[in-house]
Amino acid sequence: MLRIAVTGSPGVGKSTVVAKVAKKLAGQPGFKIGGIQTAEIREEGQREGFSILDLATGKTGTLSHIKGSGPRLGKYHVNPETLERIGAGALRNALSCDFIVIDEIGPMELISGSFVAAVEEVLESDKPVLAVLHHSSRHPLARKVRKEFEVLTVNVKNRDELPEKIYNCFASQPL
Ligand SMILES: Nc1ncnc2c1ncn2[C@@H]1O[C@H](COP(=O)(O)OP(=O)(O)OP(=O)(O)O)[C@@H](O)[C@H]1O
Repeated sequence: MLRIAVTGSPGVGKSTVVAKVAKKLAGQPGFKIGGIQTAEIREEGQREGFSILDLATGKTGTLSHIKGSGPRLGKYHVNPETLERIGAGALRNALSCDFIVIDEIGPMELISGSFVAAVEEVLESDKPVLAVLHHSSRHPLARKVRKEFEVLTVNVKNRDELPEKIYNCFASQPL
């Protein structure tokens, strides 16, 4: 089963690549996409945190924010309750979908044991997966993904052509 992870420098466009592939795959009638997508929360042009979206249900929540109370990672407070309810919940539901997106597997998400367990379940499934992999995470799960997935590095030169390339890889497989 095809598993692709995109990695690269912060802000280079990893989430955008994955979102473009997911959008194109979602355009196929009857094709169910599950998993999570993250997006920046911006206030007056400044990044204040990240939101998390369950791709199958449309449920969304605040994954992290500069004004939070959860465990701190850099300048953001991570919200473990949202990670568990929306993040891990979306991945468990995604096991009944045709295609699974995990944006992202990185230090913020791996704070939650239940999110880690949900990613492990996805890895053990027979579903095609497209993930964003944090460039330097040393977490055992990140190492596993680095070893088992085809890992593509996004840069400013290839970020416009990668979505089509990745889409074609998945489209040429029996999904
Ligand atoms: N192909 C592109 N052309 C122009 N701008 C882009 C492109 N891809 C992404 N961007 C812009 O770059 C910014 C970062 O994009 P994105 O969130 O996809 O990056 P990322 O690598 O996932 O970031 P992070 O490391 O913070 O998770 C966004 O403002 C986005 O609009």
